Amino acid sequence: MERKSTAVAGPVLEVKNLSVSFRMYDRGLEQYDLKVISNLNLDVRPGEIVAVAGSSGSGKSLLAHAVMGLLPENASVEGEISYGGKLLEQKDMERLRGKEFALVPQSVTFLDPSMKVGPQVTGPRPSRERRQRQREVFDRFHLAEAVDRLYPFQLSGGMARRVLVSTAVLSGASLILADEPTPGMDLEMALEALQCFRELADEGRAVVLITHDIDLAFQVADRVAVFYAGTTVETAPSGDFLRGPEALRHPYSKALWNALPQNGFQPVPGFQPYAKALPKGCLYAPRCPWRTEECGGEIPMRELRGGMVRCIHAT
Ligand SMILES: Nc1ncnc2c1ncn2[C@@H]1O[C@H](COP(=O)(O)OP(=O)(O)OP(=O)(O)O)[C@@H](O)[C@H]1O
Ligand code: NI
Repeated sequence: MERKSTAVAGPVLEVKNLSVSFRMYDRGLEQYDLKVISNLNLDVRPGEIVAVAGSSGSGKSLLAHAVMGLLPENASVEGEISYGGKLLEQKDMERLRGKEFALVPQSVTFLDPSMKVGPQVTGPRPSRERRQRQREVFDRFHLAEAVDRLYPFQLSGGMARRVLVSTAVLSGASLILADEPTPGMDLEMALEALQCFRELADEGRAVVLITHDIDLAFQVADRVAVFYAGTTVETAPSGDFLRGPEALRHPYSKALWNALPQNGFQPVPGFQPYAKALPKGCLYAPRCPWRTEECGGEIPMRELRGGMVRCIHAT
């Protein structure tokens, strides 16, 4: 797939040391805070696609929701989220949402069930031009004219996802957060969707692409961020993922690579720790072949070979 990165300017989105906790209630109304994201870092520049990889529960969707200001009431957030160099507060996120920021949500239930697809995507009383643009984008995703008049419940899962991707493509937003945009799509449609994100980036927008289809993502993304148990363990140019484990930095990224079907499907032994029982220091230590006593201390993110890694042993 063709890629022409135009990433030069400073980051559009910069997430620094983000933590997200949920206030939870135990039996007997006892309260506690469950910290599900800690020390998460991510930045995206105009013209860039940054893919976010990591297993289920590693904090990918929560990151997207935090940036969009969509976290539930019982969530508390620490750290910094900046947009174009300006620190964002909840009210800024609400103002920018749907205008400057577009989310392709992971769940198709984000579609308004009471509104037909066409008006839902174009907005009320669209201009002729907007209607035309919508038709172009829908054609691209093989969504026939008749789809405009359907309600969301009449769509298949894959169609609903194509509608969600079309909405983001049409939004004109400069930051697009796509949370698992491709499941339920056949390979041709998935590639079309990724190509669309590539074009949006090439027009100068910034795209965060959260995905389990990491081998597809590597082909369109400029960089990959690897999440583990709610933290960023590595960010690397996607070329490093194409080259293989020697080019990667963190032991978890290497293990993730080895777990890909085309690389032999070798599973990583052990489990990602649950937020209620996180180890001290490096969150990957319990599964790590390189673990030493020092891994129990604080592990900062550091630069290494043109990427970033949160591991004291990585070389
Ligand atoms: N409202 C909530 N209250 C409590 N815990 C939550 C809440 N929402 C998410 N979590 C927890 O936060 C962690 C991260 O969730 P998140 O949805 O970001 O994972 P993910 O990486 O997107 O996973 P997946 O790949 O399955 O979509 C999970 O352990 C999840 O159980
Ligand atoms: Ni998710």
